Amino acid sequence: MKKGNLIIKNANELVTCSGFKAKAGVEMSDLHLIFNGAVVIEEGIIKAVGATEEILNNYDENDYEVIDASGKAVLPGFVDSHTHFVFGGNRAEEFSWRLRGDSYMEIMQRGGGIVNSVRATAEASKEELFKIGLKRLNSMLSFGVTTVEGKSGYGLDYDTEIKQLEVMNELEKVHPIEIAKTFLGAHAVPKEYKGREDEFIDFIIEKVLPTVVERDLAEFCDIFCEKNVFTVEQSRRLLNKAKELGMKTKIHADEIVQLGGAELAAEIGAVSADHLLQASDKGIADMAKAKVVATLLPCTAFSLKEEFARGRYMIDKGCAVALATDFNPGSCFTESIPLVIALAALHMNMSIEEIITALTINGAAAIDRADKIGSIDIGKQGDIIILENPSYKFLPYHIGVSIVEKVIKKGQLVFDKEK
Ligand SMILES: N=CN[C@@H](CCC(=O)O)C(=O)O
Ligand SMILES: [Zn+2]
Repeated sequence: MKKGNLIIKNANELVTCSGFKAKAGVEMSDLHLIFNGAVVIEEGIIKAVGATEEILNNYDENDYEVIDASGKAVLPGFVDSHTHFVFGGNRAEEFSWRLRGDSYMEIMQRGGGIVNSVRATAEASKEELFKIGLKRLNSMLSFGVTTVEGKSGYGLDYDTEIKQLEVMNELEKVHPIEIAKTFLGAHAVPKEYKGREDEFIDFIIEKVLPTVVERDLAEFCDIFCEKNVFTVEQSRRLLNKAKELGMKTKIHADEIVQLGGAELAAEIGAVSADHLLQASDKGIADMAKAKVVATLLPCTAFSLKEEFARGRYMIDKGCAVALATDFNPGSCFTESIPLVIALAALHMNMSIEEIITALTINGAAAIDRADKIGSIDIGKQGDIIILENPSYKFLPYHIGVSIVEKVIKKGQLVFDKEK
């Protein structure tokens, strides 16, 4: 029996999320369900999907490892398409200040925030970052995440930015979770560049970006486009340069202030625009037209005590919405998929079908991998989760608790709650 040869049979609900590209608007509601379904995986790739009886007529169970999913729902693995999971130190003290009433931007303005994590990340050795990264990936896996996006951005200098990306590249070699790497060198303005933001963008473009591209350390380039951080013009300049060098782009857009980040994402053809708490109606319309995935991060809004992004409105206006954790040391220190689901369901008026689409096929689209992962379709990777309950409807119902029982990556069982 070859590695990654597996049959999952008798799934009460096989939630395929079938599709090879982002789903926009009403398309997000169709999960393409098969009752009493089965999946055949060979050498890590999905070979057949259908009703159990039909599948077992065509495939001999003796040639495969077999998981009986009777009484369980089976879904594609979750794709957490926006995180900053490799960093040193913590900002627990700052969190306590926020509980006292200080705002995220106030803390940043007085020299705390992201630059605090920058210091701790520079001080951490590669081995330390690797060790903590591994622990975080294990936690994500237990929530059913089979692919994660991870950003640099706690370096803001050559050595530490490269170190963060190298750590992610090394983590991927030893951990089942696949990592989409994003270069976020323009995440904050380092102290020595305050008031000289254009020069900092020049530094990123001239000194760091070329190495990232030459060594193929990241697939995406991202920037924190925000009042008192980087302007729309600075963001346009960096991202267009990254595109010229063959990278794909993302933007931290319209998070705190309505700056025009959503419009910029549409203009430059970014793969995704993320946060969007303050995105304008025009920005949303532009994104729908340009097919930019709107990646919403409800745990961040929750943690910052801000209004949630207008997910319902975006879907109604024809956007493809993805949901992600935004796991990071400052604005949102959680890798909890159950919390994302709870907030999207109870505070963003998204249906559970839309939420599942946002965490699977649209999450995959947000990292430009909808052709390989994000659904249970023939030819895609065998990345699958099995819930401990018979229906996907238990996901928002069991509030804040993970009901993922088994995780399968490329046809291999990599997490089992029962063991
Ligand atoms: N908003 C900017 N960047 C991160 C927060 C990073 C931090 O506070 O460390 C985010 O996506 O939420
Ligand atoms: Zn972020």
